[in-house]
Amino acid sequence: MTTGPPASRVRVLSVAGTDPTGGAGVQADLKSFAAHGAYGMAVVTALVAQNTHGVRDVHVPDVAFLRAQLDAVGDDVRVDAVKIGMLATRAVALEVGYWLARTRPPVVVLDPVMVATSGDRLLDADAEDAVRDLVGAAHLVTPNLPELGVLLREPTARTWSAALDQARRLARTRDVVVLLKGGHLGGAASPDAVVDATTVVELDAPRVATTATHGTGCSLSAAVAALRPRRPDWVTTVREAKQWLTGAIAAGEALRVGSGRGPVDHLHHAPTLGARPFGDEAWDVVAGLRAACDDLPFVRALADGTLRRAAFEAYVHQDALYLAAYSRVLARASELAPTGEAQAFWARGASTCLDVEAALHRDRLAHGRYAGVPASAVTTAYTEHLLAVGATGTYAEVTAAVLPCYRLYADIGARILARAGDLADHPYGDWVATYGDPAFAASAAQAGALADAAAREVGAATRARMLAAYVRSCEHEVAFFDQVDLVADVSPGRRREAVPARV
Ligand SMILES: Nc1ncnc2c1ncn2[C@@H]1O[C@H](COP(=O)(O)OP(=O)(O)OP(=O)(O)O)[C@@H](O)[C@H]1O
Ligand SMILES: Cc1ncc(CO)c(N)n1
Repeated sequence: MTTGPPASRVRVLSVAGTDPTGGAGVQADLKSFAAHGAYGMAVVTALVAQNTHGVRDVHVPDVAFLRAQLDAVGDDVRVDAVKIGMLATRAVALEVGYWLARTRPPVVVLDPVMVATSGDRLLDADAEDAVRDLVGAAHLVTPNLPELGVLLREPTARTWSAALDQARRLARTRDVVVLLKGGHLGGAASPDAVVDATTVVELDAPRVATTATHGTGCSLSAAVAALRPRRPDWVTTVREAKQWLTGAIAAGEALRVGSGRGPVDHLHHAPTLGARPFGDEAWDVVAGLRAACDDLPFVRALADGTLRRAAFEAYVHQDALYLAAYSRVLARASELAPTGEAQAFWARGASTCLDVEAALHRDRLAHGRYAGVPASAVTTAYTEHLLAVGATGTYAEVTAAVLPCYRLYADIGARILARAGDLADHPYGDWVATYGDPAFAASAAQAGALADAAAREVGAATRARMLAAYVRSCEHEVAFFDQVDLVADVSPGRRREAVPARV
């Protein structure tokens, strides 16, 4: 048994049968545990050949092997909660009862599984007594209407109020809390109730019109077991689990698993799990803009060195004005950063773009031809976009907005460098060397990794805003290169100033 600091996650064990299609039993329980942030474990009581249409065969291993599995877990791991599902036979139910008596786990949830959603029996008729006995070892028991009747040796209740009355009697006589499930009621609602000896709390939920109800009982009882150790009471726990289950049922059909009664989507509340890294997805989304960038006359002429010096200087001047604002937005990313490492990275970026890149501009614009020329409309639009995201966006959105400047320049710089080979004779070799430098590529990769990390922490809506900010920045990057007049000997700022004189 491990000791030491408290566990980071609830350690929860499923003792249940299997479903190779993953909708019910052990497989569903493990997904449900993970969906609630718990560390899941499982001991298999019975191997069930079943799918969304029904049960084909059941194989129950010898109970000595069940005991070996239970002891393997119990001898080694401190178990915070146990969920008990399909028990198959009287011998299995008795064996699980012995283990519970020996180990006394702090939370025991018993789902008295008797008949599958498909109508197939999952418990031998002569095992019902043993399951009735197990109720005494459980803290919460989660029967559907027919199972409640069997536990009380009474006919199935025909109305909700009759079922509540049965649940109250079970709670009183067996000193157990009952989660009564109304899935089998029919009608517009699918109410459940948490019933103890003195109180009944009804939890209403709309009935979802769907075929995705395979394993709902397993998934709910597993969720309750996973949550209970860190919730104050059963009602709070069940309310949270049921709300999650209703969403999981609604999202089930979209999984497209099987042609019968399909499973629920245990991970419906975490839609970004398994999503591609943000930077990779965004890079693909802007493939068209990247191609447009490569095709710009300015970028082509810069790459092959035929760009006129005045045009390059006009660009460098606007870029210096841009970088002053960009630095402030990088500083904002630093201010919002969730870790010291990220904070330091963005702060270094804010400083570097003022230092190193300003040096490029100083060397190029030493004659001061552009001193006093204001930011162009295009430059201003880009900086205002970045500053707006910095002012109103979350950290994740800020990382997305500043990323294209790193990624596009590292990409263009590396490709021009590879094509040019020796920069000695390249008229813009200093620019190409700055952005083609592997150290700049490394910074771009780190900026991307930080945006990826930020994206993993946010929901779908914020991720969509991240993508929008990223795409908008890329559009501004294309316009930024394209603003330069390749022929006239004036900067974009001067051109704008000249307009009123001609009118
Ligand atoms: N169509 C539905 N819409 C919303 N909730 C439902 C629906 N069907 C079942 N539920 C809910 O799912 C949970 C399981 O209920 P149900 O009465 O079906 O248990 P069960 O018969 O043990 O489940 P299983 O189908 O796994 O055997 C309950 O919270 C119930 O209210
Ligand atoms: C293994 C297993 N447990 C429970 C159920 C009830 O849905 C099922 N179909 N299969």
